[in-house]
Amino acid sequence: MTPTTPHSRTDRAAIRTRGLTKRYTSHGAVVHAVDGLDLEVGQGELVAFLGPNGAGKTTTLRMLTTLIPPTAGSATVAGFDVVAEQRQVRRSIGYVGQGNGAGHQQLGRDELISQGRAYGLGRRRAHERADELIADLDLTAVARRKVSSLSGGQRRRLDIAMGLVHLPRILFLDEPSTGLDPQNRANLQGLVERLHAETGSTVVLTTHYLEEADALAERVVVIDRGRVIADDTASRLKGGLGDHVVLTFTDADAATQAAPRVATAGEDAELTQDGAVLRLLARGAHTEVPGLLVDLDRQRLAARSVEVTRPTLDDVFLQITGRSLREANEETPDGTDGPGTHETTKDGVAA
Ligand SMILES: Nc1ncnc2c1ncn2[C@@H]1O[C@H](COP(=O)(O)OP(=O)(O)OP(=O)(O)O)[C@@H](O)[C@H]1O
Repeated sequence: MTPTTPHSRTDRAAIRTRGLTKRYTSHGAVVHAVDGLDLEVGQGELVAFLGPNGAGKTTTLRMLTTLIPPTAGSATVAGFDVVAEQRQVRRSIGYVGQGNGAGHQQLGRDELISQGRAYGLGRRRAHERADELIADLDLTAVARRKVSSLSGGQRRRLDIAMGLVHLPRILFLDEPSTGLDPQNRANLQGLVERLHAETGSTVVLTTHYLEEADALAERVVVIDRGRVIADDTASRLKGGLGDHVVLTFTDADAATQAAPRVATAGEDAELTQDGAVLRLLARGAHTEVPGLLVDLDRQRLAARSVEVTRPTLDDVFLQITGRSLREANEETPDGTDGPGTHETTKDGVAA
């Protein structure tokens, strides 16, 4: 894959925000779309913003990509201020928004060339760059078809190629896999991983798919109601919660005898017994289950069945917010687009 513009991996942050805020007024009510976001993303990181509908992910991305101005706070991207140095920010980034309007009559390759030209590449270079991307992103089948005739998955791959035309150092992808079937979603995730691994670019993507954040990102920034509520690797976020282990024995007596040994598995164990069934909740218990089973076997207390359930990012979200991400996705966001909606200026007056 073609490397992006070389950049040194210094400790300078690719993205830095301080109190980044976006407020809207909608039907007379103030909506805190983004509410004082403090964030630092290092160069070369692959970060997912995970949060339910209306959490403020898109609004954050739109501020970072200079599409909308913050109401308050500040942000730099590639070292440039998103308000005072918009042009430099735009030159350093690629942005793939949610669903670029369909209906283009251009061929895929021509669309890439036009994009290159729009970013200031000369004719020859724009053609070369289009061909590099077509080869790199397996777009050969797409290159000679009209954009309007492409499938959702093909269109998203072309969108990503469009975001990469000018070799950006930082790539923003807003819900890249929304609306794709599982197969295309998996393909797209593979593409993003490959792109990141081979070019070393910083990639920031938003998603409300738990599995996607879990599988893809090195770091997950969980956003809810415009605020960062958790920020770590997926495994550390989940590791803070307990594993559930359910052991079923032949009878209640066997379960009672096994209980003292079972209670030693994992950290901060909570054990309950329900007849022949023991339920354990303990951090890191999954790694101790094999040894536990061997010991119980030695004591002639072999369990008849064992079920281990590891926490998901949804459990993390539930623990912090008291509601599950899936439920939160079904909530109506507290603001709407459309008539009656205004941006709120710095002093809180509707613009
Ligand atoms: N132009 C606008 N006017 C008024 N409110 C807005 C506007 N844009 C966004 N909002 C509100 O700001 C909040 C955050 O929206 P945003 O689109 O950033 O969320 P999101 O996390 O990207 O959600 P989704 O996953 O559904 O795209 C929501 O309550 C939304 O209704």
